[in-house]
Amino acid sequence: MAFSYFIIINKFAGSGNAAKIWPHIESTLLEKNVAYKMVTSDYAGHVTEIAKERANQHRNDEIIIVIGGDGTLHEAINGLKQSSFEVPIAYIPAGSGNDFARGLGMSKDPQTALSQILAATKPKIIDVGRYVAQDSPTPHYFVNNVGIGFDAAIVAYTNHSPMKSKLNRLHLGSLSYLTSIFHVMSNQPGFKIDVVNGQQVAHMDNAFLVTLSNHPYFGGGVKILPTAKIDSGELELILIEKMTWLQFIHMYSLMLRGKHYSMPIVQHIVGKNIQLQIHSAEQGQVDGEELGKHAFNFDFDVIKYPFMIKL
Ligand SMILES: Nc1ncnc2c1ncn2[C@@H]1O[C@H](COP(=O)(O)OP(=O)(O)OP(=O)(O)O)[C@@H](O)[C@H]1O
Repeated sequence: MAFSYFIIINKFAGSGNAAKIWPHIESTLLEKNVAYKMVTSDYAGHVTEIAKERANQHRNDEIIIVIGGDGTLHEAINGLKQSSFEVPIAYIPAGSGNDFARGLGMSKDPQTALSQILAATKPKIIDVGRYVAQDSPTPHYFVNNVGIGFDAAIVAYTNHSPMKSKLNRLHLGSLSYLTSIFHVMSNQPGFKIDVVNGQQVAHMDNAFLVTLSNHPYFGGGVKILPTAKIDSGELELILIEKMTWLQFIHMYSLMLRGKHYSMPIVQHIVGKNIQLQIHSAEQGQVDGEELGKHAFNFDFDVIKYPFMIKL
């Protein structure tokens, strides 16, 4: 079956990487005589609007391809879920972290990713995380993770640091993350969290990192939840207590071998429906986008979504 492709590009993703790869993608599409239409996003939030509007047109045999980073894919999924039809999505990674591509096991090389998309004749059904805040009935969706505490504070600190754009211009983006890790490790206190997972109840008095994920990776390739699978129908949650630097280094070295669940400061929870309650004001992030600093009372579960890829 010949599909046509509607391509949404966030040219700013990956510090301009998405814009750089497009001419190469375009020449492959022209060479292979593939039917496509391309649009670029003009502002943050635009990808959600474009994806929703296009899906609502309900064109037969059309696939929506997103070119950008995890944040761009996040926006597109949320737009598609707001539409009245389930249009299959595909993705060419061009961001800086690209954790979704890692988690799915697809190529991070744009041309190979394009070949994997064009070779797909039917969608792979993957999990997408869903959450509802108790004070608002609107569901939100995530492809990677939701984090409260450490990872979210790093996202917020990095985004608001005046150093970020200077370092990005010098292609030293990783340095701004390192600076943020030092800042957050030194300044963020622990907080109380309650978790309900079906019949299981968990609690931590001095939580520092709370990450609920759809697959193993966060932070640009860190295997925080090595047991998580993108099509398991379940989410995995890791809670880590406030750590000393020594514990942090020890945990990181265990994490490299996938052995950190065994540490007494770590709790690992797997479930289909997970509720998180944090009463103090903490930073939150979803797929690397800021959720702000506030209390959290979120219910999580998983939905299935068609994703065009031949692995
Ligand atoms: N035209 C635009 N102008 C400004 N921001 C945009 C535009 N289009 C999309 N965005 C925003 O850009 C943000 C960053 O994009 P994205 O996360 O995809 O790239 P990245 O941060 O480089 O990649 P990754 O998350 O994989 O590290 C997204 O939050 C999205 O809302």
